[in-house]
Amino acid sequence: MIHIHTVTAAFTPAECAAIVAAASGHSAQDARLVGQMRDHNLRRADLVWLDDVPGTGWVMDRIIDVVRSANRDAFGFDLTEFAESPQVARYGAEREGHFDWHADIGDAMLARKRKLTFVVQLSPADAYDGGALEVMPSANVATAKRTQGSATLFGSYLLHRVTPVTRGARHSLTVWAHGPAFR
Ligand SMILES: O=C(O)CCC(=O)C(=O)O
Ligand SMILES: [Fe+2]
Repeated sequence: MIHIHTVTAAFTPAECAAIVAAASGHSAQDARLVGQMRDHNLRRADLVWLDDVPGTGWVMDRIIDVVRSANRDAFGFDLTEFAESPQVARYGAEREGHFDWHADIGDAMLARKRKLTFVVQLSPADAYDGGALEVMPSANVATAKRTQGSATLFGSYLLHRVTPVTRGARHSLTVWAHGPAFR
């Protein structure tokens, strides 16, 4: 099975900038983790839930298109819904924004139904240092494509992390596709 799938131009650079601008006009929450706990050693990022931002419905339309064809091409998972709002995260160098190794499937009601994780690089690759999205499908770590507008998809059960940002800021867009339990 393909573990990690990349869509090179899921969004244009202009669309990425529009998403960041819309999210930035909204007061960010300190990142919540699966199960709502806050642990700044595990994750340090500012988070905006896109469902709270007016005028961003087109983002979800695009996500649905891209996830549908990527799932058909690469995963073949039984996906039934997007049960949680997409989130825009900002990882800033001023506090070494990061997200340590974790899997997205959790015990919470919605988190346990997560099957496919979809992450878009919203920032230009040269806007920050560090901030690499790494996924561990086996003993080898794969680094996600850094190009602005590219999307990385992987099974939500895989361990992944975002390394600390040491210069500038990295924005990402994350959404999960949900469905019945794996079998
Ligand atoms: O920002 C990223 O690249 C990954 C975000 C993530 O892993 C998550 O929200 O669960
Ligand atoms: Fe994650």
